[in-house]
Amino acid sequence: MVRGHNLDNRWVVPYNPYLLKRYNCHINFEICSSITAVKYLYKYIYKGHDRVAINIRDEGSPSTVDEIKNFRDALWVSAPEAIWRIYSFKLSKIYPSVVPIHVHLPNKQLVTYCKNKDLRCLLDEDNLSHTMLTEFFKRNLYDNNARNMLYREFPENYVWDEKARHWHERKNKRAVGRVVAVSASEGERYYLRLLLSHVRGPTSFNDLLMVDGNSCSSFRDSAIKRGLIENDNAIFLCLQEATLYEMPFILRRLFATLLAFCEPVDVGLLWKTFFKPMSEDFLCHISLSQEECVSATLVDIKCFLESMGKTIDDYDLPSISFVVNSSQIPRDILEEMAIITPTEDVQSINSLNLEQKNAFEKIISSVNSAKHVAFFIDGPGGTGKTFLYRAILAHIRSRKDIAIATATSDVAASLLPGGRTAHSRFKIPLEVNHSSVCGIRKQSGLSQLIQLAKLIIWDEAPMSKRLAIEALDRTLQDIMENNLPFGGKVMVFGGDFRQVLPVVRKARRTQLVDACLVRSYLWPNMEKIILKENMRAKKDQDFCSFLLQIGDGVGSETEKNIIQIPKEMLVPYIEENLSKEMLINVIFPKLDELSEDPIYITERALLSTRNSYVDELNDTIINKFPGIAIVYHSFDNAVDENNTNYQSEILNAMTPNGLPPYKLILKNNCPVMLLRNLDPANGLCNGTRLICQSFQKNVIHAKITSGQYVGREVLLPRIPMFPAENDGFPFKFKRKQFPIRLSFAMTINKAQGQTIPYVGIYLPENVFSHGQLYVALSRGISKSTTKVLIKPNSECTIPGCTKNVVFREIYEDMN
Ligand SMILES: Nc1ncnc2c1ncn2[C@@H]1O[C@H](COP(=O)(O)OP(=O)(O)OP(=O)(O)O)[C@@H](O)[C@H]1O
Repeated sequence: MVRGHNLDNRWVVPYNPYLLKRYNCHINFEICSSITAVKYLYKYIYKGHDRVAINIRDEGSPSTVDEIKNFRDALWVSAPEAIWRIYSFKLSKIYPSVVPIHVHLPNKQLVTYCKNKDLRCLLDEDNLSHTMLTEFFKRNLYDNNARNMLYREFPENYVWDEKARHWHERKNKRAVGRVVAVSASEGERYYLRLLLSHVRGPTSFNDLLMVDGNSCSSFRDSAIKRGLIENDNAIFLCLQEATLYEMPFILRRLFATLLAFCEPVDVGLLWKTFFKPMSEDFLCHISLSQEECVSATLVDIKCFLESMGKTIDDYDLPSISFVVNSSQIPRDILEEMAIITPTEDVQSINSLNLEQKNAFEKIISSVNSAKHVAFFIDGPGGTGKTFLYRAILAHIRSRKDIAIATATSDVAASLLPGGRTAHSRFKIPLEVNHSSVCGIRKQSGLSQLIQLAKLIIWDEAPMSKRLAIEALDRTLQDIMENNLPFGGKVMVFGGDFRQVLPVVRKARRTQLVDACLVRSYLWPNMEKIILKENMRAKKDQDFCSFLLQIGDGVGSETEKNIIQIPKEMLVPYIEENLSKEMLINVIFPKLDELSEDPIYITERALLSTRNSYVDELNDTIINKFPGIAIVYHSFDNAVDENNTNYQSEILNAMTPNGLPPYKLILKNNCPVMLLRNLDPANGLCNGTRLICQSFQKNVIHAKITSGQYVGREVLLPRIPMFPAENDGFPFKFKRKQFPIRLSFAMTINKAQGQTIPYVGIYLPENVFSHGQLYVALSRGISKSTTKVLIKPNSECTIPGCTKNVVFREIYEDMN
């Protein structure tokens, strides 16, 4: 109570007494975290000087003050200025001085002189032409130490003497350099600044113009040749480089990818130029006429475009004169009928273990008797769920019946022949609620396909929100025109609740659990089939029971979720870098000798909790990996900014979730992971693993090493990418880069569903979500080939102990 008023938190304005005293003004205190800080710090400071709205008027005249306008005019002065002051103050605490360094074009030095000075004398003053930049060049000619630095790093080690106009070595006081901003509209000066931000130790302007022994005509040209800015011709060059591989089929897919993702301006010209290399396989066919070759090439491109969600009619391409398929059967059904069943899947029916066999027979007998049952196959990681689905699919499809295969994630879907994500297959809306339905029209081909299907499989169902599965239930009832669960279809859901649960942003534990399938009205009516025998780690029963303990969270309640990892699996923590090196050496031994062996590379991976740890590990391993490093820089822009105030180095320094890095360093035979769904129906989806085979400036030649398209060769172009909508970017950020990142190491979530015979788990922090530790450990096949490095922390002080997060209430709901 203050003076008769009841006050609470709402009456308290956060403030910082130190800043108030120092600046003697009113400053509200706010925590400005994440990327929003960049906007505040770098945008507003360019807006201009302090301004105050003043209105002078006669005392006698009527008042015509536009208060709103005045307020708006002066509004921005206070907040951004205060922020800039705080920022400068903070910076000055960390770095005693921030040195602005200048950039000028050759012979365009800025000269300041007294207005009474005789210009002839001025011209004789040689010193005046010496600038920070020219003296930087000169120093690089004889100083080995200087030659390792970028221009902006120079002030950290050298001090600019304004009087003598030269750099001398810095003795004390730390400082950082800030190259003054140059707008892209300034042309050559902008490109010069860009070159200075990337080229170490240049000795002259001419030196910056030299690329691969040739002198470029402009700084822009040099920046293009060094891959620092995009060539206007990038798409053309990409296709031109791709023709070197002489693989028409792969070239057609690349052509479709470029149309679908890169929005080329003149599609007609591209078609004319590259028709021949794209159709070489058809042209060699003696029986095909020129016109038929054109049609065959276009049909192939059309199919690729359709699987990428586009239609060929949207592009300026010739029309297909020879109709290859004139049947009335909808495309969805034709595609499904065309799925090739691998022979090993048919044979695998005979090698099912007892549990799998029982499950197989139960499901097939339901299909045969058209008895509407929804099964749930509950099996810990490695019990052969995928193996079983493949056997079921093979059996039904070999009878020429339709079985639809889906999974929650792209990677799991790519493990099933003809597999698609459930969201894309059933057109489930991204935002689902209690009354959502899928976007399938009743007269559509997809609706007919569903009516014909004998069975629908949905793998990794525990990773999906229950509302999505409920939306499918409602839709199937509508399509089948009945009130039976899932419209009376035989459904096979499967998965493992010990593994990662649905992603619900910023959700609390109760909300997360509530989003799970076990809380759905559908769950009690599902027939549960339990698989127990771990086929992945069959040879190490001890490891299997250890995994189950981790998955079930056994004993974790009494010990605050802290568990002990068996000694034989541990890499001792001595010191961070040393221990990391040990972990890398255990998982990737003899990297020098075996780097060219694709089996060696694909059988191994390191897993960690966050992208930042994964990036560090990848950087270390690619340095050790033999071969010449190829560096691809991305082209970054702030797309919707009216005043493009973001300097390129700020944009380049960001790596939002799911985007490749600015500086992608690759070597021949190194493993990478795809970051976008380029062509899921043909094995190129988010999470697909590949091995780099060779590199051109605008195209990368790689081979798929995971999923059902193992061994297929692909050509990857640079494509524009954007961060996820909910990533909290204050502006629209676009990065054009090859959609891949190194995959010596990956996040635990990305590894779900994969078998990794030699797996190293790096835990610099405790795991933080349900099932994370279990997913990581259950990728392995035995204790001796699964290694864990744990950095001790305040919660886990005993060496080899770490936290396990398990929401046990889910298991209670399951029963
Ligand atoms: N009956 C079987 N005979 C031989 N190998 C099998 C059998 N069942 C499964 N496997 C093998 O065991 C490994 C794990 O199987 P699979 O990937 O199907 O398990 P999963 O339950 O889907 O695992 P996760 O939940 O981790 O995705 C695979 O290498 C698979 O080929």
